[in-house]
Amino acid sequence: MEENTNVLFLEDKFMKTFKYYKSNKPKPSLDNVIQLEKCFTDKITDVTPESDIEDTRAELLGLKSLKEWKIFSLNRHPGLLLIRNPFTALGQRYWIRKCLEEYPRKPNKLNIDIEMNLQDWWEECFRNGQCERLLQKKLRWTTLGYHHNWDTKVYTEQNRSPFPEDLAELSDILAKYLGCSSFRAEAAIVNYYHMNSTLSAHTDHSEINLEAPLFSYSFGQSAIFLLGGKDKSVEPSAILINSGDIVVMSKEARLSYHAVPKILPATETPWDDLGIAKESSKNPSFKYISKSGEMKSMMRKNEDNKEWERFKNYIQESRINMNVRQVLKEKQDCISM
Ligand SMILES: O=C(O)CCC(=O)C(=O)O
Ligand SMILES: [Fe+2]
Repeated sequence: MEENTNVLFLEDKFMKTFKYYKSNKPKPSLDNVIQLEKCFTDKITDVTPESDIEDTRAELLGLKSLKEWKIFSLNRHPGLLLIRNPFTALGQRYWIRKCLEEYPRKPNKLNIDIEMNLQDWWEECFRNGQCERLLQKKLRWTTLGYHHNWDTKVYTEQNRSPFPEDLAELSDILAKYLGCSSFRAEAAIVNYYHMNSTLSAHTDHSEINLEAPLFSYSFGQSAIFLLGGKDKSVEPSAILINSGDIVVMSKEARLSYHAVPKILPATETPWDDLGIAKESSKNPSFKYISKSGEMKSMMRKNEDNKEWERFKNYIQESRINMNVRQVLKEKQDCISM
């Protein structure tokens, strides 16, 4: 009984911090926001493994050599890992374009489905030759693979589409690097944020497998990401997430409360900085991608600034987050009713 009363009166520290960072007037101070680019040695630890292991698939999926990756853990939050942008500029362009041009196509599900039935949202946005900004701004999420059911929070076989091969491959490279080689990408939410968008406090607990990590890839404008604990009485840490950064929620942090109270203009635009790309000589064997030849041309297509322009215009004032999960247990192959 006593315990219950205590719980009732626990302060919602998460909400307090959320409101602080969400505020426009006054603007929040960023002094306590953890930034990977700056020296926050009391709050983060460099846990980059000392290994020379390469993955020949990395380059074709838009990733830098694994030897160049930098990975950090948060001292207050065991299980939370931050990988500082491991993507090449061309890689950033590839994933941004995928999230706009391809992933919102049917049979994938979109938040706007309840309002209108669009086969191809991106194409529809440019149907009259010019950009339909209102329609463009309406897209807030797309779901892939096992579709997240926002009402029941239950995944079912009936509510499932093929998971994109390229995103499964990307997540497989990451999982292998982190030593969780049994990881399978089976569901994803792609979130689209505009400069005034927020995502409120929640935990992701609908997956049957809660031991598998969750991979969160961000592109475009920056965000303040809040990470708390098992309940909202834990004061969250605030982390600045920049384009290309990957957040891994594993172990204790897998079920922690988190939120995005603020989108901030990016101070750097790594998708712009194309160097002179040399033709890749690698011909890796893929685990999920069936048409490996197409992968090369899809990646290089975005070197053409004219091809890239529409996507560039979108990402200049938006943030995209691909939130990838494993749904099933390691030896499970479907959800039985
Ligand atoms: O946008 C983000 O960084 C987080 C998204 C998220 O938490 C989710 O999709 O569950
Ligand atoms: Fe989440």
